[in-house]
Amino acid sequence: MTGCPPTPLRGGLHVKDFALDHALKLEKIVKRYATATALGPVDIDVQKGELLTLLGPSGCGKTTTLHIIAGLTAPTEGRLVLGGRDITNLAPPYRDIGLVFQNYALFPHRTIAQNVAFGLRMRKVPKPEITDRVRRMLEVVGLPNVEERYPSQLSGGQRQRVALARALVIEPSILLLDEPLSNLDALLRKRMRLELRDIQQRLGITTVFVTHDQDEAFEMSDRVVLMNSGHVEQVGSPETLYDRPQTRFAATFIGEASLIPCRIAEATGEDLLVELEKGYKVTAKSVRGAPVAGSEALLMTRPERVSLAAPDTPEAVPAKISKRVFQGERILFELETPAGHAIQCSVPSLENYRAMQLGEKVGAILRECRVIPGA
Ligand SMILES: Nc1ncnc2c1ncn2[C@@H]1O[C@H](COP(=O)(O)OP(=O)(O)OP(=O)(O)O)[C@@H](O)[C@H]1O
Repeated sequence: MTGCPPTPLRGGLHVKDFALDHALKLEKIVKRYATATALGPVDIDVQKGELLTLLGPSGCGKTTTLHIIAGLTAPTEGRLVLGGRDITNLAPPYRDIGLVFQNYALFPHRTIAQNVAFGLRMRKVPKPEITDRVRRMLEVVGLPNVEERYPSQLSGGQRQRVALARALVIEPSILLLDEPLSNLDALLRKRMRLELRDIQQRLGITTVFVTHDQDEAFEMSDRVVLMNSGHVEQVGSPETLYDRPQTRFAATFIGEASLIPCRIAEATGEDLLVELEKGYKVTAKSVRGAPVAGSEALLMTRPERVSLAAPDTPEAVPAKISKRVFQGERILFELETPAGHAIQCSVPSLENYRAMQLGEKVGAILRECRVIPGA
């Protein structure tokens, strides 16, 4: 979670200058259209000062959720509570929310200063105060001295920072970011991720971020809400989602996972011994609770936790190399077990691995495996 800023913000602002830092609750929110239910019911708690990301495949309901928070879409059922206040039926301008879209949505014929000042003018803030707040906010986003330029005279990254300044200048209770980086090239996108996160943490502003990009979600978020077909599949820190996916969907959507059917041979709390095909045994941890010995489950491995050994290594599962993808820094092998299950294995791009050929017999050592019970 975020705390006090280590240093004052650029532009002379401090966290205390912001009336930010509000918690948001979505309670049993449902959105139904004539033909189908797009969302819900979903319950999501956004904690004070955190950056919470809605992540999931196309059509899972991320944008619908964000638009409901912003007041651009009315929920069919449920309640929205911001800072203890029910805002379900409040019109968007009264919600005290800053919104940044992927296409910047700047006014092309207005200067940067006029663009950033927009929300303050709507709120009838006195002119000298507007000038001062716009200048300070442009400094916060790292764009001093661009007040008199027009959007076309800025780069994509700079425009997105102006859009962020425009959303933040009204000192909203909550900031909503709808795929704000997706129009930027890959390099700039990576840089902007860090910048955005830095500004968010230093302001301590409660933020909901929408993306379908898992790397972006992991690098930026305190917590991630993984969505699937209009429902919340799992909520947790990036580490929790990666290490303890609760379902097959979560395991495969987050990172690379190989899933192998298995049977629980022994269970001592969450420490398990599982049996794969042909009697091969592997130690693993359960992602939740202690499954019953004898029950069916799924063993999950991550490519960086599989290492290659000689085929007759005692603790290794025998396999043969069925695919080899050279990735520069690393080589990704797909290994096929005798029963035909695929195991992904990622190794550093060293000479001994480069020499390995398709069809070659190897032993796969599976480390830090997880078991998804009943999946
Ligand atoms: N106006 C509408 N009428 C009917 N169905 C809609 C409408 N708007 C959205 N939907 C449906 O609601 C579901 C959720 O859509 P939503 O835009 O929230 O998904 P998303 O996760 O943001 O997807 P993407 O990443 O592609 O933007 C989809 O199945 C979509 O087709």
